[in-house]
Amino acid sequence: MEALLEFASVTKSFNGTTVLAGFSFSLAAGEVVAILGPSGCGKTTILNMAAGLIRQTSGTVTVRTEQLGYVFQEPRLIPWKTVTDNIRFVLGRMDQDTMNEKVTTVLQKVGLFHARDYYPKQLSGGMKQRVSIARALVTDPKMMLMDEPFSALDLALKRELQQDVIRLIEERRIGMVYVTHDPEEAARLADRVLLFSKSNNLAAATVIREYPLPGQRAGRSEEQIQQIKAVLHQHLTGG
Ligand SMILES: Nc1ncnc2c1ncn2[C@@H]1O[C@H](COP(=O)(O)OP(=O)(O)OP(=O)(O)O)[C@@H](O)[C@H]1O
Repeated sequence: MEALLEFASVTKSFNGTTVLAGFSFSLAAGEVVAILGPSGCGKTTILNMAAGLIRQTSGTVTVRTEQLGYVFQEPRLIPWKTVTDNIRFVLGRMDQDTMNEKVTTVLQKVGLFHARDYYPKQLSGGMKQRVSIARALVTDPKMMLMDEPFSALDLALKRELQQDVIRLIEERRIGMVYVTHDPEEAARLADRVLLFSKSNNLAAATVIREYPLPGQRAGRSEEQIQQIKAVLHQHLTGG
């Protein structure tokens, strides 16, 4: 089957400084790939190129779906619109009944139906992230790009939302690229990890290694997760 997303020898420079050099990668339907790496190594840049928000300097980026959901690091909700209207906003023109049904369904899925008439300032950080995830899901994406969506949340809520997202993407066979700097999150969520690190030579671009994770995500035991986490952590810290 053709990949949903393909980067072939992609290089990206900003004002003459190369952030990524010769980056190749592909994502299949139903696959979760985590991009793990320290701050500033180019993770968000990859997502922005996949979403078509910025253009590569050279190489090709191929996206084989128009149904794309992007969950940004910050929820980016419109402050003067309610939860419902923030979600309706991304649906464009559509008959009212279908729209209402879609919004209701997605709010129920993320556990926020009760808060449908709240404004963003009435929501906790976790609730805002849920709205942001609902807003990405309501368009029935085939591919999700997520940029550290849980980094501001406490551990219990983080786990709960991670489970929700995994359940939703498995139900719909969504391909997901998931950016994180947390090895445990990568070990829990991903089928495959791309480890990004800054080269010792500061002028050079990010060094990327691929790390396929053992076993199916769903069948991974807590012990395996802890082992994977330890290995990823070691790689991240240069061990
Ligand atoms: N629009 C831009 N103009 C100039 N430099 C940029 C631009 N966007 C990103 N960069 C630079 O590219 C590098 C990678 O940035 P990017 O945001 O992709 O990193 P990141 O790995 O996502 O970091 P973080 O984990 O902190 O979000 C950084 O050095 C950053 O300063």
